Amino acid sequence: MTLTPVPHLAVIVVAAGSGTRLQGGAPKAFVGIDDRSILHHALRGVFAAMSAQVVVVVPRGYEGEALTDARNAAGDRADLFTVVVGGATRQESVAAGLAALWADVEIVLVHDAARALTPPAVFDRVVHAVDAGAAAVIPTLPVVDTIKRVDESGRVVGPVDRSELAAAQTPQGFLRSVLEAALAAVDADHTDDAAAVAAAGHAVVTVEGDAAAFKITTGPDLERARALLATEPAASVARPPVHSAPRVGIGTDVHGFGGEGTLWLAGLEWPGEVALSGHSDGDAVAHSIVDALLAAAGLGDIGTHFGTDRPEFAGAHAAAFLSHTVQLLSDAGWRVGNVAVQVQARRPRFADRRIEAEQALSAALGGAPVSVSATTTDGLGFTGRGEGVAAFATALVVPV
Ligand SMILES: Nc1ccn([C@@H]2O[C@H](COP(=O)(O)OP(=O)(O)OP(=O)(O)O)[C@@H](O)[C@H]2O)c(=O)n1
Ligand SMILES: C[C@](O)(CO)[C@H](O)COP(=O)(O)O
Repeated sequence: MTLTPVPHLAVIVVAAGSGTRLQGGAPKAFVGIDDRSILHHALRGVFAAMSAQVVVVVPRGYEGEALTDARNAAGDRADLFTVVVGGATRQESVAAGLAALWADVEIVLVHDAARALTPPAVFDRVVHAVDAGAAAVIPTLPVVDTIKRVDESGRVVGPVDRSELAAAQTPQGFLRSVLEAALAAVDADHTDDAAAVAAAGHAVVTVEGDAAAFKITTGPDLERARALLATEPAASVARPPVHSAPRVGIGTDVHGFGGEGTLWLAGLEWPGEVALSGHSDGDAVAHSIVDALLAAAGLGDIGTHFGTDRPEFAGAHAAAFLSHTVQLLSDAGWRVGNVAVQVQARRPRFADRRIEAEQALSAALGGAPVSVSATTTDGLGFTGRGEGVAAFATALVVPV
Protein backbone atom coordinates (compact mmCIF):
# COMPACT_ATOMS: atom_id res chain seq x y z
CA MET A 1 0.00 0.00 0.00
CA THR A 2 1.24 3.50 -0.83
CA LEU A 3 0.66 5.83 2.10
CA THR A 4 1.84 9.27 1.06
CA PRO A 5 3.56 10.78 4.13
CA VAL A 6 2.65 14.43 3.51
CA PRO A 7 1.49 16.28 6.64
CA HIS A 8 -1.43 18.71 6.63
CA LEU A 9 -3.04 17.05 3.63
CA ALA A 10 -6.76 16.53 2.99
CA VAL A 11 -8.86 15.06 0.20
CA ILE A 12 -12.33 16.34 -0.68
CA VAL A 13 -14.28 13.63 -2.50
CA VAL A 14 -17.16 15.25 -4.34
CA ALA A 15 -20.06 12.82 -4.60
CA ALA A 16 -23.08 15.12 -4.49
CA GLY A 17 -23.96 15.00 -8.19
CA SER A 18 -27.26 13.56 -9.39
CA GLY A 19 -25.89 11.57 -12.32
CA THR A 20 -28.36 12.81 -14.92
CA ARG A 21 -26.29 11.35 -17.76
CA LEU A 22 -26.00 7.95 -16.09
CA GLN A 23 -29.65 7.61 -15.07
CA GLY A 24 -28.68 4.95 -12.53
CA GLY A 25 -31.81 5.11 -10.37
CA ALA A 26 -29.94 6.88 -7.53
CA PRO A 27 -27.45 9.74 -7.23
CA LYS A 28 -24.47 8.56 -9.26
CA ALA A 29 -22.06 7.95 -6.38
CA PHE A 30 -24.56 5.54 -4.81
CA VAL A 31 -25.03 3.38 -7.91
CA GLY A 32 -23.34 -0.03 -7.62
CA ILE A 33 -20.37 -1.03 -9.74
CA ASP A 34 -20.32 -4.56 -8.36
CA ASP A 35 -21.79 -5.26 -4.95
CA ARG A 36 -20.26 -1.94 -3.83
CA SER A 37 -21.14 1.61 -4.81
CA ILE A 38 -19.13 3.99 -6.96
CA LEU A 39 -18.46 5.99 -3.77
CA HIS A 40 -17.19 2.93 -1.91
CA HIS A 41 -14.69 2.16 -4.67
CA ALA A 42 -13.61 5.80 -4.89
CA LEU A 43 -13.01 5.93 -1.14
CA ARG A 44 -11.11 2.65 -1.13
CA GLY A 45 -8.80 4.18 -3.71
CA VAL A 46 -8.34 7.31 -1.61
CA PHE A 47 -7.63 5.43 1.62
CA ALA A 48 -5.27 3.10 -0.24
CA ALA A 49 -3.36 6.06 -1.60
CA MET A 50 -2.91 8.16 1.50
CA SER A 51 -3.46 8.78 5.15
CA ALA A 52 -5.14 12.19 5.28
CA GLN A 53 -8.37 13.86 6.31
CA VAL A 54 -11.07 12.80 3.85
CA VAL A 55 -14.17 14.97 3.44
CA VAL A 56 -16.98 13.21 1.58
CA VAL A 57 -19.53 15.57 -0.01
CA VAL A 58 -22.89 13.95 -0.71
CA PRO A 59 -26.49 14.87 -1.61
CA ARG A 60 -28.79 15.66 1.33
CA GLY A 61 -30.42 12.46 2.56
CA TYR A 62 -27.44 10.26 1.64
CA GLU A 63 -25.28 11.06 4.67
CA GLY A 64 -26.06 7.68 6.31
CA GLU A 65 -25.17 5.61 3.23
CA ALA A 66 -22.02 7.66 2.77
CA LEU A 67 -21.00 7.04 6.39
CA THR A 68 -21.36 3.28 5.86
CA ASP A 69 -19.32 3.42 2.64
CA ALA A 70 -16.68 5.56 4.31
CA ARG A 71 -16.50 3.33 7.38
CA ASN A 72 -16.03 0.22 5.23
CA ALA A 73 -13.39 1.90 3.09
CA ALA A 74 -11.55 3.58 5.96
CA GLY A 75 -11.20 0.51 8.15
CA ASP A 76 -9.42 1.50 11.32
CA ARG A 77 -8.88 5.03 10.00
CA ALA A 78 -12.51 6.03 10.64
CA ASP A 79 -11.32 9.06 12.62
CA LEU A 80 -10.06 10.55 9.34
CA PHE A 81 -13.31 11.08 7.46
CA THR A 82 -16.13 13.63 7.63
CA VAL A 83 -19.38 13.55 5.63
CA VAL A 84 -21.00 16.86 4.59
CA VAL A 85 -23.90 17.85 2.34
CA GLY A 86 -23.03 19.33 -1.07
CA GLY A 87 -24.61 21.98 -3.27
CA ALA A 88 -26.40 22.39 -6.58
CA THR A 89 -23.16 22.57 -8.59
CA ARG A 90 -19.85 20.78 -8.32
CA GLN A 91 -18.23 24.09 -7.40
CA GLU A 92 -20.68 24.58 -4.51
CA SER A 93 -19.97 21.04 -3.35
CA VAL A 94 -16.23 21.73 -3.34
CA ALA A 95 -16.89 24.87 -1.25
CA ALA A 96 -18.90 22.78 1.22
CA GLY A 97 -15.99 20.37 1.47
CA LEU A 98 -13.48 23.17 2.01
CA ALA A 99 -15.58 24.50 4.90
CA ALA A 100 -15.16 21.16 6.70
CA LEU A 101 -11.35 20.98 6.53
CA TRP A 102 -9.37 20.76 9.73
CA ALA A 103 -7.62 23.99 10.65
CA ASP A 104 -4.10 22.65 10.06
CA VAL A 105 -4.70 21.43 6.48
CA GLU A 106 -2.40 23.17 4.00
CA ILE A 107 -2.67 21.01 0.87
CA VAL A 108 -6.03 19.90 -0.47
CA LEU A 109 -6.90 17.46 -3.23
CA VAL A 110 -10.33 17.57 -4.86
CA HIS A 111 -11.39 14.24 -6.31
CA ASP A 112 -14.50 13.15 -8.22
CA ALA A 113 -16.17 10.09 -6.67
CA ALA A 114 -17.13 9.40 -10.29
CA ARG A 115 -13.44 8.62 -11.03
CA ALA A 116 -13.81 5.59 -8.79
CA LEU A 117 -10.96 3.46 -10.15
CA THR A 118 -8.20 6.07 -10.02
CA PRO A 119 -4.92 4.31 -9.16
CA PRO A 120 -2.91 5.45 -6.10
CA ALA A 121 -0.01 6.50 -8.36
CA VAL A 122 -2.07 9.42 -9.70
CA PHE A 123 -2.65 10.69 -6.15
CA ASP A 124 1.07 10.35 -5.50
CA ARG A 125 2.03 12.37 -8.56
CA VAL A 126 -0.38 15.20 -7.72
CA VAL A 127 0.58 15.38 -4.03
CA HIS A 128 4.28 15.35 -4.75
CA ALA A 129 3.96 18.14 -7.32
CA VAL A 130 2.10 20.38 -4.83
CA ASP A 131 4.50 19.42 -2.06
CA ALA A 132 7.35 20.39 -4.37
CA GLY A 133 6.00 23.95 -4.68
CA ALA A 134 3.20 24.11 -7.28
CA ALA A 135 0.10 26.02 -6.21
CA ALA A 136 -2.22 24.03 -8.50
CA VAL A 137 -1.72 20.62 -10.14
CA ILE A 138 -3.98 18.53 -12.36
CA PRO A 139 -3.51 15.07 -13.86
CA THR A 140 -4.12 15.04 -17.62
CA LEU A 141 -4.10 12.68 -20.57
CA PRO A 142 -3.36 13.63 -24.15
CA VAL A 143 -6.40 13.98 -26.39
CA VAL A 144 -6.28 11.09 -28.88
CA ASP A 145 -9.22 11.90 -31.13
CA THR A 146 -9.21 14.45 -33.93
CA ILE A 147 -11.10 17.45 -32.54
CA LYS A 148 -13.49 19.66 -34.54
CA ARG A 149 -15.17 22.93 -33.70
CA VAL A 150 -18.86 22.71 -34.59
CA ASP A 151 -21.71 25.20 -34.64
CA GLU A 152 -25.13 24.87 -33.01
CA SER A 153 -26.51 22.91 -35.97
CA GLY A 154 -23.67 20.38 -35.71
CA ARG A 155 -21.87 21.64 -38.82
CA VAL A 156 -18.07 21.53 -38.66
CA VAL A 157 -16.70 25.05 -38.69
CA GLY A 158 -13.02 24.31 -38.25
CA PRO A 159 -10.26 22.13 -36.91
CA VAL A 160 -8.71 22.31 -33.46
CA ASP A 161 -5.03 21.59 -32.97
CA ARG A 162 -5.11 18.74 -30.47
CA SER A 163 -1.42 19.08 -29.68
CA GLU A 164 -2.35 22.00 -27.44
CA LEU A 165 -5.17 20.11 -25.68
CA ALA A 166 -5.20 17.83 -22.66
CA ALA A 167 -8.06 15.98 -20.93
CA ALA A 168 -8.27 16.95 -17.27
CA GLN A 169 -8.81 14.35 -14.56
CA THR A 170 -8.89 14.33 -10.77
CA PRO A 171 -7.58 14.40 -8.06
CA GLN A 172 -6.63 18.04 -8.59
CA GLY A 173 -4.23 19.37 -5.96
CA PHE A 174 -3.92 22.88 -4.51
CA LEU A 175 -2.47 24.90 -1.76
CA ARG A 176 -5.52 25.30 0.44
CA SER A 177 -5.12 29.08 0.66
CA VAL A 178 -5.05 29.36 -3.15
CA LEU A 179 -8.18 27.26 -3.72
CA GLU A 180 -10.11 28.97 -0.93
CA ALA A 181 -9.27 32.43 -2.23
CA ALA A 182 -10.09 31.45 -5.82
CA LEU A 183 -13.50 30.03 -4.91
CA ALA A 184 -14.30 33.04 -2.73
CA ALA A 185 -13.59 35.38 -5.65
CA VAL A 186 -15.09 33.32 -8.46
CA ASP A 187 -17.84 34.91 -10.58
CA ALA A 188 -18.61 31.98 -12.88
CA ASP A 189 -19.42 28.31 -12.49
CA HIS A 190 -16.40 26.25 -13.55
CA THR A 191 -16.56 22.51 -14.16
CA ASP A 192 -13.25 21.93 -12.44
CA ASP A 193 -11.30 23.55 -9.63
CA ALA A 194 -8.24 24.29 -11.75
CA ALA A 195 -10.35 26.62 -13.91
CA ALA A 196 -11.36 28.66 -10.86
CA VAL A 197 -7.75 28.84 -9.70
CA ALA A 198 -6.55 29.81 -13.19
CA ALA A 199 -9.24 32.52 -13.36
CA ALA A 200 -7.75 33.90 -10.15
CA GLY A 201 -4.42 34.24 -11.96
CA HIS A 202 -2.50 31.20 -10.76
CA ALA A 203 -0.42 28.88 -12.93
CA VAL A 204 -1.76 25.33 -13.13
CA VAL A 205 0.75 22.58 -13.84
CA THR A 206 0.05 19.09 -15.11
CA VAL A 207 1.19 15.61 -14.16
CA GLU A 208 0.49 12.39 -16.01
CA GLY A 209 -3.06 11.06 -15.55
CA ASP A 210 -4.16 7.47 -16.04
CA ALA A 211 -6.69 5.79 -18.31
CA ALA A 212 -8.11 3.97 -15.26
CA ALA A 213 -9.02 7.35 -13.76
CA PHE A 214 -11.80 7.77 -16.33
CA LYS A 215 -15.01 9.42 -15.12
CA ILE A 216 -18.09 7.24 -14.87
CA THR A 217 -20.51 9.52 -16.70
CA THR A 218 -22.73 7.34 -18.91
CA GLY A 219 -24.00 3.76 -18.96
CA PRO A 220 -21.09 2.49 -21.09
CA ASP A 221 -18.62 4.03 -18.60
CA LEU A 222 -20.31 2.07 -15.80
CA GLU A 223 -20.10 -1.12 -17.88
CA ARG A 224 -16.40 -0.42 -18.44
CA ALA A 225 -15.85 -0.07 -14.68
CA ARG A 226 -17.76 -3.30 -14.07
CA ALA A 227 -15.69 -5.14 -16.66
CA LEU A 228 -12.44 -3.84 -15.18
CA LEU A 229 -13.36 -4.94 -11.68
CA ALA A 230 -14.60 -8.31 -12.89
CA THR A 231 -11.57 -9.17 -14.98
CA GLU A 232 -8.62 -7.66 -13.22
CA PRO A 233 -9.59 -6.35 -9.79
CA ALA A 234 -6.05 -6.17 -8.47
CA ALA A 235 -4.64 -4.37 -11.49
CA SER A 236 -7.44 -1.95 -12.25
CA VAL A 237 -7.90 -0.60 -8.77
CA ALA A 238 -6.05 -0.89 -5.51
CA ARG A 239 -8.16 -3.05 -3.20
CA PRO A 240 -5.76 -3.45 -0.33
CA PRO A 241 -6.60 -4.56 3.16
CA VAL A 242 -7.75 -1.31 4.71
CA HIS A 243 -7.13 -2.32 8.33
CA SER A 244 -3.64 -2.00 9.71
CA ALA A 245 -4.00 -3.64 13.14
CA PRO A 246 -6.01 -6.37 14.88
CA ARG A 247 -8.94 -5.37 17.07
CA VAL A 248 -10.66 -6.96 20.09
CA GLY A 249 -14.32 -7.02 21.05
CA ILE A 250 -16.53 -8.16 23.91
CA GLY A 251 -20.03 -9.66 23.88
CA THR A 252 -22.49 -10.99 26.44
CA ASP A 253 -25.84 -12.77 26.19
CA VAL A 254 -28.43 -14.17 28.56
CA HIS A 255 -31.35 -16.53 27.92
CA GLY A 256 -33.86 -17.99 30.35
CA PHE A 257 -34.95 -21.63 30.40
CA GLY A 258 -38.45 -22.35 29.12
CA GLY A 259 -38.10 -22.81 25.36
CA GLU A 260 -39.54 -25.64 23.30
CA GLY A 261 -37.75 -28.87 22.39
CA THR A 262 -34.27 -29.75 23.56
CA LEU A 263 -31.51 -27.45 24.72
CA TRP A 264 -29.02 -26.03 22.19
CA LEU A 265 -25.98 -24.37 23.71
CA ALA A 266 -22.44 -23.70 22.45
CA GLY A 267 -23.43 -25.16 19.10
CA LEU A 268 -24.36 -28.53 20.63
CA GLU A 269 -27.70 -30.27 21.24
CA TRP A 270 -28.14 -31.38 24.86
CA PRO A 271 -30.76 -34.18 24.96
CA GLY A 272 -32.65 -34.36 28.26
CA GLU A 273 -31.88 -30.73 29.21
CA VAL A 274 -34.50 -27.97 29.33
CA ALA A 275 -34.39 -25.67 26.28
CA LEU A 276 -33.60 -21.96 26.44
CA SER A 277 -36.16 -19.50 25.08
CA GLY A 278 -35.48 -16.94 22.36
CA HIS A 279 -36.26 -15.89 18.77
CA SER A 280 -33.65 -18.41 17.61
CA ASP A 281 -32.55 -21.43 19.64
CA GLY A 282 -31.48 -19.22 22.60
CA ASP A 283 -27.83 -20.28 22.31
CA ALA A 284 -26.35 -17.57 24.55
CA VAL A 285 -22.81 -18.82 23.96
CA ALA A 286 -23.04 -18.44 20.18
CA HIS A 287 -24.82 -15.09 20.46
CA SER A 288 -22.20 -13.64 22.80
CA ILE A 289 -19.53 -14.70 20.29
CA VAL A 290 -21.43 -12.96 17.47
CA ASP A 291 -21.58 -9.75 19.53
CA ALA A 292 -17.88 -9.93 20.40
CA LEU A 293 -16.89 -10.43 16.75
CA LEU A 294 -19.14 -7.67 15.43
CA ALA A 295 -17.92 -5.31 18.15
CA ALA A 296 -14.30 -6.09 17.31
CA ALA A 297 -14.92 -5.35 13.64
CA GLY A 298 -16.95 -2.20 14.38
CA LEU A 299 -19.98 -3.69 12.64
CA GLY A 300 -22.63 -3.01 15.27
CA ASP A 301 -24.16 -5.85 17.26
CA ILE A 302 -26.34 -8.91 16.88
CA GLY A 303 -29.51 -6.81 16.64
CA THR A 304 -28.04 -4.91 13.68
CA HIS A 305 -27.74 -8.06 11.55
CA PHE A 306 -29.98 -10.74 13.10
CA GLY A 307 -33.05 -8.80 14.31
CA THR A 308 -36.41 -10.46 14.83
CA ASP A 309 -37.35 -9.09 11.38
CA ARG A 310 -35.07 -11.80 9.85
CA PRO A 311 -37.37 -14.87 9.66
CA GLU A 312 -34.50 -17.02 8.34
CA PHE A 313 -32.88 -16.86 11.79
CA ALA A 314 -36.01 -17.89 13.71
CA GLY A 315 -35.03 -21.16 15.42
CA ALA A 316 -31.59 -21.05 13.80
CA HIS A 317 -28.65 -22.76 15.49
CA ALA A 318 -25.12 -21.52 16.18
CA ALA A 319 -23.69 -22.55 12.82
CA ALA A 320 -26.06 -20.23 10.92
CA PHE A 321 -25.28 -17.26 13.18
CA LEU A 322 -21.54 -17.78 13.23
CA SER A 323 -21.06 -18.50 9.53
CA HIS A 324 -23.09 -15.40 8.60
CA THR A 325 -20.97 -13.36 11.01
CA VAL A 326 -17.78 -14.67 9.38
CA GLN A 327 -19.19 -13.53 6.01
CA LEU A 328 -19.99 -10.04 7.38
CA LEU A 329 -16.46 -9.79 8.73
CA SER A 330 -14.94 -10.99 5.48
CA ASP A 331 -16.94 -8.42 3.48
CA ALA A 332 -15.48 -5.73 5.75
CA GLY A 333 -11.88 -6.96 5.41
CA TRP A 334 -11.56 -8.99 8.62
CA ARG A 335 -11.02 -12.62 9.61
CA VAL A 336 -11.45 -14.19 13.02
CA GLY A 337 -8.25 -14.40 15.07
CA ASN A 338 -9.55 -16.30 18.07
CA VAL A 339 -12.47 -16.38 20.48
CA ALA A 340 -12.68 -17.10 24.21
CA VAL A 341 -16.08 -17.56 25.82
CA GLN A 342 -17.16 -18.27 29.38
CA VAL A 343 -20.57 -19.71 30.15
CA GLN A 344 -22.18 -19.28 33.57
CA ALA A 345 -24.80 -21.95 34.20
CA ARG A 346 -25.87 -24.49 36.80
CA ARG A 347 -26.91 -26.80 34.00
CA PRO A 348 -25.88 -28.28 31.62
CA ARG A 349 -22.54 -29.59 32.92
CA PHE A 350 -19.87 -28.62 30.39
CA ALA A 351 -16.94 -30.64 31.74
CA ASP A 352 -17.55 -33.71 29.52
CA ARG A 353 -18.44 -31.80 26.35
CA ARG A 354 -16.18 -28.73 26.54
CA ILE A 355 -13.81 -29.89 23.77
CA GLU A 356 -16.73 -30.98 21.60
CA ALA A 357 -18.25 -27.48 22.04
CA GLU A 358 -14.95 -25.81 21.13
CA GLN A 359 -14.71 -27.94 17.98
CA ALA A 360 -18.31 -27.21 16.93
CA LEU A 361 -17.91 -23.45 17.43
CA SER A 362 -14.53 -23.42 15.74
CA ALA A 363 -15.91 -25.29 12.73
CA ALA A 364 -18.76 -22.77 12.45
CA LEU A 365 -16.17 -19.97 12.46
CA GLY A 366 -14.23 -21.52 9.61
CA GLY A 367 -11.55 -23.08 11.82
CA ALA A 368 -10.60 -20.15 14.08
CA PRO A 369 -9.57 -21.29 17.59
CA VAL A 370 -12.32 -21.12 20.20
CA SER A 371 -11.80 -21.65 23.95
CA VAL A 372 -14.80 -22.46 26.11
CA SER A 373 -14.79 -22.30 29.89
CA ALA A 374 -17.74 -22.85 32.20
CA THR A 375 -18.53 -21.94 35.78
CA THR A 376 -21.36 -22.05 38.25
CA THR A 377 -21.99 -19.11 40.54
CA ASP A 378 -22.24 -20.90 43.88
CA GLY A 379 -26.01 -20.74 43.78
CA LEU A 380 -26.02 -16.97 43.46
CA GLY A 381 -28.02 -14.95 40.98
CA PHE A 382 -30.37 -16.18 38.24
CA THR A 383 -27.82 -18.62 36.86
CA GLY A 384 -27.20 -19.98 40.36
CA ARG A 385 -30.93 -20.49 40.82
CA GLY A 386 -31.02 -22.39 37.52
CA GLU A 387 -33.30 -19.87 35.80
CA GLY A 388 -31.11 -19.35 32.79
CA VAL A 389 -27.66 -19.14 31.22
CA ALA A 390 -25.25 -16.21 30.77
CA ALA A 391 -22.27 -16.13 28.40
CA PHE A 392 -19.37 -13.70 28.08
CA ALA A 393 -17.14 -13.71 25.01
CA THR A 394 -14.04 -11.89 23.84
CA ALA A 395 -12.85 -12.00 20.24
CA LEU A 396 -9.86 -10.92 18.22
CA VAL A 397 -10.29 -9.99 14.55
CA VAL A 398 -7.34 -9.45 12.22
CA PRO A 399 -7.10 -7.72 8.83
CA VAL A 400 -7.61 -10.04 5.87
N1 LIG B 1 -23.69 19.41 -7.43
C1 LIG B 1 -22.69 18.55 -7.64
C2 LIG B 1 -22.41 18.06 -8.94
C3 LIG B 1 -21.38 17.16 -9.11
N2 LIG B 1 -20.68 16.72 -8.04
C4 LIG B 1 -19.64 15.70 -8.19
O1 LIG B 1 -18.70 16.10 -9.16
C5 LIG B 1 -18.15 14.95 -9.82
C6 LIG B 1 -18.11 15.15 -11.33
O2 LIG B 1 -19.41 15.51 -11.79
P1 LIG B 1 -20.25 14.72 -12.89
O3 LIG B 1 -19.52 13.56 -13.40
O4 LIG B 1 -20.75 15.72 -13.86
O5 LIG B 1 -21.41 14.13 -11.97
P2 LIG B 1 -22.94 14.45 -11.97
O6 LIG B 1 -23.17 15.92 -11.83
O7 LIG B 1 -23.52 13.59 -10.91
O8 LIG B 1 -23.38 13.91 -13.39
P3 LIG B 1 -24.37 14.57 -14.45
O9 LIG B 1 -23.68 15.82 -14.95
O10 LIG B 1 -24.53 13.51 -15.47
O11 LIG B 1 -25.65 14.88 -13.71
C7 LIG B 1 -19.01 13.76 -9.41
O12 LIG B 1 -18.29 12.91 -8.56
C8 LIG B 1 -20.19 14.40 -8.75
O13 LIG B 1 -20.76 13.62 -7.69
C9 LIG B 1 -20.97 17.21 -6.77
O14 LIG B 1 -20.34 16.80 -5.80
N3 LIG B 1 -21.97 18.13 -6.60
C1 LIG C 1 -13.47 17.78 -12.67
C2 LIG C 1 -13.63 17.00 -13.95
O1 LIG C 1 -13.78 15.63 -13.67
C3 LIG C 1 -12.35 17.15 -14.76
O2 LIG C 1 -12.45 16.45 -15.95
C4 LIG C 1 -14.83 17.46 -14.74
O3 LIG C 1 -14.64 18.74 -15.20
C5 LIG C 1 -16.12 17.40 -13.92
O4 LIG C 1 -17.14 16.78 -14.60
P1 LIG C 1 -18.13 17.45 -15.67
O5 LIG C 1 -18.63 16.29 -16.45
O6 LIG C 1 -17.35 18.39 -16.48
O7 LIG C 1 -19.21 18.12 -14.87
